[in-house]
Amino acid sequence: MTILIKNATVLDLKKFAAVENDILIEGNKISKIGVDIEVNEKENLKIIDGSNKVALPGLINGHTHVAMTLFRGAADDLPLMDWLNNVIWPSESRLTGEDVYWGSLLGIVEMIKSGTTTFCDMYFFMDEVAHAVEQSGIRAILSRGMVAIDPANGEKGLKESVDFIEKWQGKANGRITTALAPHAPYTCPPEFLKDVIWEAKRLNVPINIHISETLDEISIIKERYGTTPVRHLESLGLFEVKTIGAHLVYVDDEEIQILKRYQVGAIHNPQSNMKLASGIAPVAKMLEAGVLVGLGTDGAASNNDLDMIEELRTASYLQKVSSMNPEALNAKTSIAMATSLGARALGLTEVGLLQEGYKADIILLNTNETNFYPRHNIFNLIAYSAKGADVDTVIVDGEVIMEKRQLTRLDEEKIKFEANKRGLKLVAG
Ligand SMILES: CSC[C@H]1O[C@@H](n2cnc3c(O)ncnc32)[C@H](O)[C@@H]1O
Ligand SMILES: [Zn+2]
Repeated sequence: MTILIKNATVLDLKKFAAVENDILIEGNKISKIGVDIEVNEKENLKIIDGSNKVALPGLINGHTHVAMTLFRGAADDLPLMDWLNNVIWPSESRLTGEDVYWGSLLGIVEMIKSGTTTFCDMYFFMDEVAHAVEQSGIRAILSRGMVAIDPANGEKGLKESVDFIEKWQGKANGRITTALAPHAPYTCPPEFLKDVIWEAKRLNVPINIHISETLDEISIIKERYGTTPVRHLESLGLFEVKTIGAHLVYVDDEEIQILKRYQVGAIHNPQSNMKLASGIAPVAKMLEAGVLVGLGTDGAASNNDLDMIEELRTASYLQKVSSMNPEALNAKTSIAMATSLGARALGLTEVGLLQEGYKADIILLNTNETNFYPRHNIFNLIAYSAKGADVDTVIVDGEVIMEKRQLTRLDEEKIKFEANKRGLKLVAG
């Protein structure tokens, strides 16, 4: 299929410019961006009217647990450790693969409808998540989460993770890639983490892990190992493998240099950090130091939605208010964190920019709503005025998966029905 988007306002996130242009998509790639593109092929050509639309790279949700949509609204107003130990983990112990499949689809629908084209996930029953990704047309890095407080659990998790990677790496025309996901330094002892590092090197996959999320975690790691989470993981050699670190709320200047040196992808989750009262990550400092900082929603039970447009706005506001500096984390930077910089944080090439030769992961926002007038500055409008519901069209890997807000592959009503039924049952116990 060839797709021609005519006369859209196209965001160039390398030059931070917006130019009225056409975009030609051939196969799964952007083949040309320019004015008045002529296409000889008339068969199999889809033309999309881009007038009153802004085209930007699909948004990248760098950290989530997508099936946790099932627990949305079930456990609110709690700190992390209480939330995990007393509500979430007991409910998750009742999960079945089918629950995870429907919960994942619910989250994927929500992400597509708010402009996300790639997400990075850590959860259980990952075969079911992979099936949901395959069917929906979205792109994802998938990892089976491993908790190794009980060593037998860790061993089982690692074996299942390796099987999962061998089965799914590169599947769905390359839309699915995989990672190893030890949950966190406080749930995975050093010997276990060493095994994970060894496997990650052998399989050539990244490690996806929560790091330095709360003050409780800092105390636990200090008490057990006499150091901080980042230093602890560095000493184990974890960062020798491409690492995607979620949260990184509590990091000092020296740790920021460690993250920079190893090109750790630091995924900032501002809404989850605010809601669980975990703290405020030093994002402006990390960016200034050259750390690859992406953005994530975390799961829908601690956010409580999967809307990356909201997330990028929150990231910006949080840095401004915490530093009492309105210039902190400006519009262009927050958009980059949700796209081009987010891709680099995850180690993804060929996505995150609208550029010839890149994968055709593109979203069109409808700019004909009142919140986009007057058109002073499109970057400011996207960062501070846009809503998830402004996303009109979503293209992933050269395929339109939402057009005029209608999903092309998924039955939204059926998904809402199934996920509601299963979510209520799981939490009731
Ligand atoms: C082992 S699969 C992932 C595991 O992580 C839990 N989780 C969800 N949100 C967070 C968070 O912010 N910090 C730590 N752990 C989190 C989720 O419930 C799964 O059990
Ligand atoms: Zn998380």
